[in-house]
Amino acid sequence: MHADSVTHPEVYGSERAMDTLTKRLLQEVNPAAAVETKAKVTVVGVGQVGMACAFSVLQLSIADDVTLFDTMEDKLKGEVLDLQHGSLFLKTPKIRAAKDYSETANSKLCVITAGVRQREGESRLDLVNRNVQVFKQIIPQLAQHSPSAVLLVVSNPVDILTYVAWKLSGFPRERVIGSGTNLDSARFRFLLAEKLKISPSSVHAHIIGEHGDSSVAVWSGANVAGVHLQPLHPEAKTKEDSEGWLEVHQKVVDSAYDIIKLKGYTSWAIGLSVSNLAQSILKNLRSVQPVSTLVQGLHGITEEVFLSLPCVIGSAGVCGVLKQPLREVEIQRLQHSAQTLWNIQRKLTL
Ligand SMILES: NC(=O)c1ccc[n+]([C@@H]2O[C@H](COP(=O)([O-])OP(=O)(O)OC[C@H]3O[C@@H](n4cnc5c(N)ncnc54)[C@H](O)[C@@H]3O)[C@@H](O)[C@H]2O)c1
Ligand SMILES: C[C@H](O)C(=O)O
Repeated sequence: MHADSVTHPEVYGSERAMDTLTKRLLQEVNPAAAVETKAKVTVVGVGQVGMACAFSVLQLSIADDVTLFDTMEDKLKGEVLDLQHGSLFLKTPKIRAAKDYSETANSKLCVITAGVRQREGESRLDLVNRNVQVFKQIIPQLAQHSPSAVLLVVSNPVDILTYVAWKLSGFPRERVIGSGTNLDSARFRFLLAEKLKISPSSVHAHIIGEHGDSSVAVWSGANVAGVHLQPLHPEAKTKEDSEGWLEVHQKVVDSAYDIIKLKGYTSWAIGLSVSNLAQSILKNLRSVQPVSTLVQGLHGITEEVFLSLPCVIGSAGVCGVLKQPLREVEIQRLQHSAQTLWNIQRKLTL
């Protein structure tokens, strides 16, 4: 049976009147009382990444409303029904599909995962023109219906699209964030942790700059319990790196290409990374995480570009950017990242 012939009123946002059986079961106390939604999260795009984000947000029980939107109506309905059937095991009372953007209204957080993804051999930057067109359809609508929301951009190339979302929304810079190298840093910490045989949560290390090929590993700051790793392995600087520590960053850069070759897309780790950021925003945790933000004026960067630096994340979005001491070579690499993005960005017509 085609999905069009199946009616599922519960998939969409409208409330239904109380039926007779329910009236016989329950004496309503104050049916007219307004219920305020405090933490509404909209996810645009219900592909592999959007669904991993939605699922991770639901698992954290941080939202009271998760609304999904996609242009593929049947897929949207199917995904929402599937999630709703897990409601018994969740603590998010409202999981809905939005028929149009008006039903995303008053979101506290909008996560944008819509658009095309890399095919094998393509870089993230190759996606830019196609996904800018997609953003032109999405961002003005989200901004109109949720003018106070934080926009969290995930679609690639995430740094450039965060800039595009900032321009198209007219939002202040702090409320437009790219998931950026939060994921790359998680990969870095996992790979270091495997070598050190300790938990990733005990390894403190950041990847900054572009989420992609020109990302920068901040080896100068990598530490475990305040003990810096670099002085313990000075050979790495001279490239006599027989233990393969410097290769760890290259493995981070190759991660997405490797996974795309194996399964066609990446999803679970980005979903977890996004829900972690969503938690900091919705609960105003002010946790420090690397995300893509406007970096003009920082570390000698003069271009109007978004790149990842460690930021304080709270309900207002980016509440602060860490003044991270970097080595000269790290600053040069960051500036190279900025130049790479600017060369593409300056050709865009928005
Ligand atoms: N930032 C990161 O760390 C990271 C990680 C993984 C993937 N990504 C990116 O996320 C994006 C999505 O990847 P995916 O694997 O989910 O792709 P996918 O093809 O599985 O899903 C994309 C979804 O976007 C929807 N869509 C397209 N145009 C739309 C529009 N105008 N409005 C609403 N929905 C629309 C499609 O219908 C589809 O359901 C890609 O750009 C990918 O590169 C980013
Ligand atoms: C493809 C995506 O950007 C990732 O790094 O997983």
